[in-house]
Amino acid sequence: MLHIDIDLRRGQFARHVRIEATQRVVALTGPSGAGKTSVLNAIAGLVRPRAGRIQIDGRVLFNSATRIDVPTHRRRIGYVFQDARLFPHLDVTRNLRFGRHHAGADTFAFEQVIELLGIDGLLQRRPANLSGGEAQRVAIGRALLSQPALLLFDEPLSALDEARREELIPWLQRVRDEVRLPMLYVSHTSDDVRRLADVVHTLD
Ligand SMILES: Nc1ncnc2c1ncn2[C@@H]1O[C@H](COP(=O)(O)OP(=O)(O)OP(=O)(O)O)[C@@H](O)[C@H]1O
Repeated sequence: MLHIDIDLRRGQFARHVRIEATQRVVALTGPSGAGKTSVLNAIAGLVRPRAGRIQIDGRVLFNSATRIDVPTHRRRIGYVFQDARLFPHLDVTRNLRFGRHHAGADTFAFEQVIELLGIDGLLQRRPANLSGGEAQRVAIGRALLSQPALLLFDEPLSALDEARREELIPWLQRVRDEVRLPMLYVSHTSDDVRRLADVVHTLD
């Protein structure tokens, strides 16, 4: 499902990353600075590897040998960050609709996504009036409404306190089980990884 074999370089940082996984939900762990975010950014097309190949679910996104480098907006990737990165001046409905792509039929419909994430009561609120966990659920909803073929999570729990983390994990499990998309989940901590991922890949 996930075939990554790339040479990454970011300033002084250089490393080779090889991840081969047939499982649908892959966790990526490793110490700070190991390159986890750089791998996600390479998959999303935000960082260009020096060389190599990225293939997900049979789709080649990058291959330096054949000069394939699919532009970010065509990669069909939903990206959820440590902080929700919602637009502060837009209410939840407009934040959700922002990422929506209009080409073709929607796999994930608006009503289905708000029901899945339990955010129907939040639609008129601005981000300043959401808890950290609620904001993350909206960010996941926005990612799904962009009609992705792959979900990337970069430490989505790390900005939350323990209680909010515990609240968000069941929603992440629900997304994992109901949308059935391939997922790559970066985390420092083993507890959420154990509860969410089918397989763990460690960058050390
Ligand atoms: N734009 C950049 N310019 C130069 N160096 C960079 C850039 N982005 C990242 N790096 C370096 O690349 C290395 C890997 O960073 P990256 O953020 O991918 O690691 P990480 O494993 O996600 O770390 P963390 O867990 O702390 O988020 C680090 O040494 C970092 O300083």
